[in-house]
Amino acid sequence: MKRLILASSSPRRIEILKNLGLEFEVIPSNFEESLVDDQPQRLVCKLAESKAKDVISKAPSDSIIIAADTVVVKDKRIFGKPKSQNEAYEMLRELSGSSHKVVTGICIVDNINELEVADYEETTVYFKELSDDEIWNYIKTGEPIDKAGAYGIQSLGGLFVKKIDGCYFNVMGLPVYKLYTMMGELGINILTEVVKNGK
Ligand SMILES: Cc1cn([C@H]2C[C@H](O)[C@@H](COP(=O)(O)OP(=O)(O)OP(=O)(O)O)O2)c(=O)[nH]c1=O
Repeated sequence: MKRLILASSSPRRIEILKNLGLEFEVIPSNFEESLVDDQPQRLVCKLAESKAKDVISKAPSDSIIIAADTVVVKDKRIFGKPKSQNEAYEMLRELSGSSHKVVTGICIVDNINELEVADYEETTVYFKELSDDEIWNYIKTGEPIDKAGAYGIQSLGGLFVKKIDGCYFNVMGLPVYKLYTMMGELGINILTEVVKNGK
């Protein structure tokens, strides 16, 4: 396969891709994200596409570039990463005792063949009722600050999740089934690649 580039600084995305056994390089994008007023599904695809395009010029010419963007959607409101502890509190208060959607957009660019695919995945997450004490104690751990919706299902935030409907990896920021399907559309079979590399 051509060189695989992950256009992300997210430790979760790096971990998920590593766990698949794929060989890849990380080139984070410097694209400045902003949550413009848009439909969430379209927004995450656009943001993922902008991240991937930002990395094209920094990547070798024979690269496959993967980028993603994750948001939390509650009653038509879109939550990205909180900018302060107070904003994290507001987000978690909103998510308490109800369900919300986590939407991740993925964009994959095949540099050499000038091909691009973009798509999204959605997961519904059901939160327990949270007391103010729980929310502030959680914020004190520092976990919410770099995560969409101010929680991480893979760590302490998992304590608040009663159940999910959909892909778990999508909530963490990189839905692997979707990635497998989209890479397939570009003629790349992740499983075959990993076996070929002797993993
Ligand atoms: C909801 C949720 C989000 N997240 C994370 C995944 C993403 O890293 C982050 C959403 O922010 P993103 O803007 O999607 O990604 P990022 O800024 O962390 O990284 P990059 O743009 O370089 O790819 O929230 C979790 O880790 N667990 C969760 O349960």
